[in-house]
Amino acid sequence: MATIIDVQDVTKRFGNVLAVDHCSLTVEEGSITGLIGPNGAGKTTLFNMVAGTFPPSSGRILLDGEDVTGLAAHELFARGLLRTFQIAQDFSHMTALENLMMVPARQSGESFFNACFRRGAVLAEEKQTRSRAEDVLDILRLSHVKNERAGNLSGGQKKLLELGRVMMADARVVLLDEIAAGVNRTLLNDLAAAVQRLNREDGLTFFVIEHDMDLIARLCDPVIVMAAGSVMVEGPMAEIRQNPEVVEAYFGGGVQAEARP
Ligand SMILES: Nc1ncnc2c1ncn2[C@@H]1O[C@H](COP(=O)(O)OP(=O)(O)OP(=O)(O)O)[C@@H](O)[C@H]1O
Repeated sequence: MATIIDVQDVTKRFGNVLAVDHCSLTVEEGSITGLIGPNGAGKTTLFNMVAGTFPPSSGRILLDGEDVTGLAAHELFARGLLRTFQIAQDFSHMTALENLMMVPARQSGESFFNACFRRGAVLAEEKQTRSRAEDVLDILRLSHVKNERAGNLSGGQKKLLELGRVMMADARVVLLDEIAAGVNRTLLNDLAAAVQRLNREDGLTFFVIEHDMDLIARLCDPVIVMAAGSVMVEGPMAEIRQNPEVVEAYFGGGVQAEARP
């Protein structure tokens, strides 16, 4: 397996706070890699740097072996890296179907030249995009809400729609932030199944922050544990759960329960 994300000795300071401290980790292509750790361990800060929200204070981040340190989110998107779940407010007034149809990055309809001179081709492309978006909604069992505004969907449906955007975008590596938060069990099963299908059938790589340990155990291998800004240990969830250092730092030395009650 090739390394797709390579975080090398990355540090992030916010004033006096050392949020990420000389952290190194890799995500292998084709994996669903979990990132867990106690509150304040630095997971979100690390994600923000990998996704191009802000640059590290020091260290390097490689994507496919190429130095992408400090590149903006849209530049990373052009290289196939996408972060969810953050349905942009701008899109919340649009329907589920329209949200998906917006995704293909450079639709010919957006070009003035194409709009004027290749109207037939543009219309054909739009039809194709619509049909693809409808297929995606069908796969995600969202067809019944296709004409509903994204802003009116439930938390879980919004997350499914975000996965739909991933499917439309032809992303290669996807950063997922807390799939389970605020999602009911049925939709969570749909979400987990969609992630697994995208991973297995389309070869997508996922890098997942999650507090739901059962979901992590079900979806992720390997699991990386962060504590105090750097990696404590990495391995399959079954091993992680048994690691005394992890049990002490993460589960508070008690029963192996959820990180958050
Ligand atoms: N913008 C910021 N300014 C100042 N301190 C910050 C900022 N962002 C994060 N921190 C601090 O950096 C540390 C790591 O925070 P981070 O949110 O990355 O942890 P986390 O592992 O994602 O935690 P959680 O599981 O609670 O989301 C914390 O001490 C946090 O208070």
